[in-house]
Amino acid sequence: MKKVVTSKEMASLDAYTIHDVGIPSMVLMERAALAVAAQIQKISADRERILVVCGNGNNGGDGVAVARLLYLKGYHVDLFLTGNSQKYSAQMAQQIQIARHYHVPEVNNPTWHEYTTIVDAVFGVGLTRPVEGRYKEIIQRMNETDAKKVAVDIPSGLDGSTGRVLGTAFCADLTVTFAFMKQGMCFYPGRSLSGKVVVADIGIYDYPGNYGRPVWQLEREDMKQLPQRVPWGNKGTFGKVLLVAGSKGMCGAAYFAACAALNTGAGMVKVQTVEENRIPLQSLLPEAMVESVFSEEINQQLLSWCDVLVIGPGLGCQDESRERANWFLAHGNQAGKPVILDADGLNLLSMNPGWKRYLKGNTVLTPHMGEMGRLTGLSISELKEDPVGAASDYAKETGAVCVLKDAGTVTAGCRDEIYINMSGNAGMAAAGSGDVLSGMLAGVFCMYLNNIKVPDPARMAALGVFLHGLCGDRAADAAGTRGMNARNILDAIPLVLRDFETGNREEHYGKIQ
Ligand SMILES: NC(=O)C1=CN([C@@H]2O[C@H](COP(=O)(O)OP(=O)(O)OC[C@H]3O[C@@H](n4cnc5c(N)ncnc54)[C@H](O)[C@@H]3O)[C@@H](O)[C@H]2O)[C@@H](O)CC1
Ligand SMILES: Nc1ncnc2c1ncn2[C@@H]1O[C@H](COP(=O)(O)OP(=O)(O)O)[C@@H](O)[C@H]1O
Ligand SMILES: [K+]
Repeated sequence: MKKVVTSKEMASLDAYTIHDVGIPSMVLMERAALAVAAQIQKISADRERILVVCGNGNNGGDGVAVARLLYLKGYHVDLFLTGNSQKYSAQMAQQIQIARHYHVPEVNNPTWHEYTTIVDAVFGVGLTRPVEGRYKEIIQRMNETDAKKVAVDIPSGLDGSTGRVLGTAFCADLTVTFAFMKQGMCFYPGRSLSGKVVVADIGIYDYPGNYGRPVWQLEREDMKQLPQRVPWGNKGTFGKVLLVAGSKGMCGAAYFAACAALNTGAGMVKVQTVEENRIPLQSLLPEAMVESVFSEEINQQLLSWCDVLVIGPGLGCQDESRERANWFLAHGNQAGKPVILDADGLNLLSMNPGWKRYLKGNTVLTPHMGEMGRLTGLSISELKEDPVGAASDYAKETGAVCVLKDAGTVTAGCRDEIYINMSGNAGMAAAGSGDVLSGMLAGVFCMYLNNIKVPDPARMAALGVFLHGLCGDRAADAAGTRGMNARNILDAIPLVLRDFETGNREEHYGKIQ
């Protein structure tokens, strides 16, 4: 897992390291510059012409140090100091003195097309307002060149917390960021503007008592946390999922969620749906059982049978659907069973706010931005301004886990950690992908039924979201982002999960002679 910080948190970590730990600012800056120079050396041949464009603050100071290090290694480097010398930070002024000592060449009016690499050190995490005037023009000129583009810490003009562009922003091929991944580089457009991101250790670490809730980005390595399938298990052991899903004319969503739960490893799946869906569902997915009677007695049997519930895919919002969702949500949570509430289950929740009393720590809500807007009354642009805040506030308000789905899905429980998801791709913005996610989340909860150590529900949900994105990426490899659909994601689930079990099987089952 990689820790993700906002600009404000990064500034406080910098200050703590300098003032409380006692590492001088110039030492951190030298380490930062060494890390950037090393990455530039990796991508640059000897004959490269490098222009380092610097602002007034410490980001500019990093840039001046990068120029000096590369110049002393024999690269053809020019420095372009864009700011007003009266406004230089103390470190920036000191770096210029050092660079001038070594006669690092400076230009005032660069001939942009001559350079093969442009290094952006205009603004870092200290950007406080929209970029305008001369700075805006310079950043635009940098973007117009054909040179390779490297950003120091963060592309200039990018809001390090939201990922929004403030006025204009540098468009990097590579960003070397310091100490921690920046939140603004996880969300679009910041994520596209950052290019490839390298997180460099420069001697700034987290400290005990750091304010706020930690935000994490999961990585492939973290999938090793998923429990292995126990060798002594049977279909009952691996989890029974009940889906309250599908309505008249809406059978597909129930199919996607049910199939996703089975493909993720659930032992048995039953779908509580309307009679019209029985034949299509059983033809599409003979592995699943179908129940269309809605009575207190049958409902009780279904509830005591299952380990995990999914309520909502294709459910509709009519009276009959509301009754089904209401019964299973209220009784499911009373019975202490994990509930994944998705799609129309969420729309019904927004129409019946009194249902919030049924939500618990093991309820997972999976709204996309539109559904979240209906749940909270916030506009989509307000939600996009601060998705981490929105998911974490709603989780705190409801006591449930909130999975706020988007290109960078945010998962938050009512306490502890928050996760920003970076797997997946735009091919997943297609009908049915969300239904697949709800089934997969149920499948991931089932994986932990036989485990002694069960993580926080928010962690389990975040692992499911990350896995869903990896399956989306595998689907895009097979069918491309335009042609792929929810079925490609379903097909990818076993393949992706297999990658994480190969090598561990012998350990669990004993060596086959
Ligand atoms: N504190 C430290 O010692 C360290 C800082 N580091 C670097 O320093 C950066 C942060 O430095 P600073 O806090 O000095 O901030 P920046 O260098 O990111 O930018 C702040 C400067 O830009 C000006 N500014 C902000 N928004 C502007 C706008 N829209 N138009 C015009 N001017 C604007 C400010 O007035 C200030 O002069 C990091 O991103 C990183 O690159 C690293 O060297 C690691 C150590
Ligand atoms: N550009 C994208 N990058 C990564 N993931 C995406 C992108 N667009 C959509 N997704 C993911 O695809 C899923 C879409 O879910 P949802 O909007 O509920 O679709 P549906 O209701 O049609 O099933 C979510 O998990 C979302 O995070
Ligand atoms: K920068």
